Amino acid sequence: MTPPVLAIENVTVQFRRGLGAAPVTALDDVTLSVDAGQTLGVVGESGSGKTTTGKVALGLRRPDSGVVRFNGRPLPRRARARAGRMQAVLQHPQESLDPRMRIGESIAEPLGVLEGGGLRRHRDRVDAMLRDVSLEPEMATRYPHELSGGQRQRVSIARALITHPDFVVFDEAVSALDVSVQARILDLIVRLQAEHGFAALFISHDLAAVRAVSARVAVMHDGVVVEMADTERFYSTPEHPYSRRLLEAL
Ligand SMILES: Nc1ncnc2c1ncn2[C@@H]1O[C@H](COP(=O)(O)OP(=O)(O)OP(=O)(O)O)[C@@H](O)[C@H]1O
Repeated sequence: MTPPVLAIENVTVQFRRGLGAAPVTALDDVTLSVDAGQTLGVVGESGSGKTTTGKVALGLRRPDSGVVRFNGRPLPRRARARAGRMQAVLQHPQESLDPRMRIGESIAEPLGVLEGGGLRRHRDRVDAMLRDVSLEPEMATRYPHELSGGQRQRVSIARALITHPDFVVFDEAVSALDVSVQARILDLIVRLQAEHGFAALFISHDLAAVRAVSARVAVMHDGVVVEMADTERFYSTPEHPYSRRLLEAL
């Protein structure tokens, strides 16, 4: 049987807040997994542990206990070994787009890390990726500040997918956008996943956005996964009282 692309097994993460202060348990025995071509939505209120889950999955934060597996093997510790194989799309594209770099250079950069060379060498793939996210290749010469928020998020997605990663974390990736722009980016994520086949964690406090892209949903509360369900089942008959409260607020 093929192992999940990404599996978090019994992971606990604590943050220490200085001498004498009690540590905060951000993740408490969290277990979840996601298969190729599938999106797991991760929902929960602010502080429930969603972002920490994404960081652990990407190897950006080492668990205090538990294991993270990538394609069945323990996640490589060296960032170099993970480069290009797992990527993140964050809430504010400015976190991943250098304001001094032209769009084309930003999209080519992850390829350069893997294969060497810059935009000139990778131009064809950058142009194809720009078309894939419904932007004109002419955009390659522009700077981030010359684009709209929705266009910048398309560029972040292009940059994340240019190396054909197996796994992508979307952390509040549409939360800063207008609702109509959000809908187009969500459609884009669904289409690109069908084409590229990556596994994804879609982290959001926005339950409507999660519903649009996820096959399954994990509900987090105080660092614990309190419910894990197929999307349809979750939105029709949530089981945990906390899930019901979240959905009532929707
Ligand atoms: N670097 C850190 N140092 C100390 N505490 C942290 C750190 N990062 C997260 N925490 C704490 O861990 C808990 C989980 O935080 P996390 O950011 O994962 O939640 P979240 O669900 O993503 O929230 P939000 O939606 O507000 O980003 C919170 O109590 C938070 O204060």
